[in-house]
Amino acid sequence: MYIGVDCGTQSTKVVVVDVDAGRILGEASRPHRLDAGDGGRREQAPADWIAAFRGAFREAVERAGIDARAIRAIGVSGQQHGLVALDATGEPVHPAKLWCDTETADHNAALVERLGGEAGCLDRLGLVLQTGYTASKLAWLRDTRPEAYRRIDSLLLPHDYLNFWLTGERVAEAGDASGTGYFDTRTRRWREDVLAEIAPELDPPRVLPRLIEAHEPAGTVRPELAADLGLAEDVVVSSGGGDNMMGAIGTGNIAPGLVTLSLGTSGTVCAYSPEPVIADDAQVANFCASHGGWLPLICTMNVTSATTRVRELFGLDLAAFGEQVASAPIGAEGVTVLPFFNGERVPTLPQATGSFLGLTSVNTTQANLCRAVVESATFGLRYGLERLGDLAAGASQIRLIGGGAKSPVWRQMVADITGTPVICPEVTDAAALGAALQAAWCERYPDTPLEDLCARLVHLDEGTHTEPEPDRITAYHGAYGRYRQALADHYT
Ligand SMILES: Nc1ncnc2c1ncn2[C@@H]1O[C@H](COP(=O)(O)OP(=O)(O)O)[C@@H](O)[C@H]1O
Ligand SMILES: O=C(CO)[C@@H](O)[C@H](O)COP(=O)(O)O
Repeated sequence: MYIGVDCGTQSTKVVVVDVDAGRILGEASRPHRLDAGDGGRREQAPADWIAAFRGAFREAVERAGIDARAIRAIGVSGQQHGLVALDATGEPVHPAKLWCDTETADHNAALVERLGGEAGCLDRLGLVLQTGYTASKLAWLRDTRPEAYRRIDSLLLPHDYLNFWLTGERVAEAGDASGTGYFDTRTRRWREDVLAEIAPELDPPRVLPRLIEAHEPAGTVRPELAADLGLAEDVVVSSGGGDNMMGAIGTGNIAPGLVTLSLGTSGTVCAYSPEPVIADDAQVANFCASHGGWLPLICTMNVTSATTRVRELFGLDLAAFGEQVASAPIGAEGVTVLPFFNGERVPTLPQATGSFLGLTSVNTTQANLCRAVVESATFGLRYGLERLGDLAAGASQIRLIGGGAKSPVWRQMVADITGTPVICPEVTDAAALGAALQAAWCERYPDTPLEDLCARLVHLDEGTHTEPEPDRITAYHGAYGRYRQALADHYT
């Protein structure tokens, strides 16, 4: 048995997987609190992730009906980019600033300039620093929280932190590390010189975690924690990785030819590449994958975070919201939304705000407003697919994951707006499944290739197969054109 854990923005999910039987035995999740403030602050307490892990782990094991002593390895996936700075005792010096925190936009702009602009970033890092990446959070901490900054002893990411809690080891792997902004994504090595420019008082070899390969273990579960969780001795913890990297594994997107699109709090589109990608477009993130190779990716910050905002404004539950969206026509009778409630990463507008446009006394209905926000979140991902260009162009199918993938209306919308067939894996929480697969790969390495494990466990849900419909593709052209025009009008 193997455990996969995904520490997302909204919750931690745990899956229990029987690799030999090719079955998911149990799943559970626990929500996280989010501290959101004016100015773009988005923070979480790492202790909450641990509490959520404990609760979801116990419930998933109970649901699976197994003895926890049968678990052989654990893999951890985590929301990317969050800064978990620890002191010498292993305690966070400050709450974790998350991937969706835009409070550090000015610090990011200053860092990009300092590194020589986009060209300088590409040269030193293999990608262009964006607000949301870890680097500017560290610069912000140095500037605004000097007392916390002075106590920093190590710099981890959310999944590194959970691995540290599980094993006592401070390690990192290339997939998640590539979103820090002090890592060269082409050579898969820390850029100590870049870290020294951001945080000159910190000693890079001391504060940076030891890099391990994706198939290598982070360690084994600490004996006292193993006893507490009911685990056997020496349970392996795999390297883990960023949630998008683990989502790629959990959708079988481990070789070229597929696109994974996630409708989570964030929206992401990514495609595997065996070579590092230097895109002309600064918005394409040349991240590493968490199983070797690369995972060029586009991330938008306003997907279910935006749809949830409008849904809650109208006091609708998910089912009623879905009915409202389905009841409005394509294009929401001319209502266009720029859903940048907390700024945006792609397009690069960290300090943008949201807008509802084209409202009249006729089209201002609940149904149109609900539909327009879902359409706009999906238009943002089409815009992202266009930025990926050739990297995604060959894909004959989109593997759709994340909470929003559970909605049939949204699946049809993704198929029609991208003009590509869509299918969901049976487990839409693909990052947790990917983490479990990576754990099995690590524990059985090199005897069982990752491809074999994906073939055994990544089952597609044929019931979700959605073909784009020509009439609807055409109908969306006008609405997408309005969205692009609104973008150009507001932000050029
Ligand atoms: N049927 C549905 N339709 C639309 N949104 C949904 C549906 N089911 C879940 N969601 C949304 O999915 C989001 C959670 O997605 P998830 O991928 O788990 O997020 P994260 O990994 O960012 O924590 C929530 O905002 C939830 O409201
Ligand atoms: O910042 C990114 C990718 O670069 C986000 O995709 C985060 O990794 C958070 O993911 P979710 O919580 O939405 O799954």
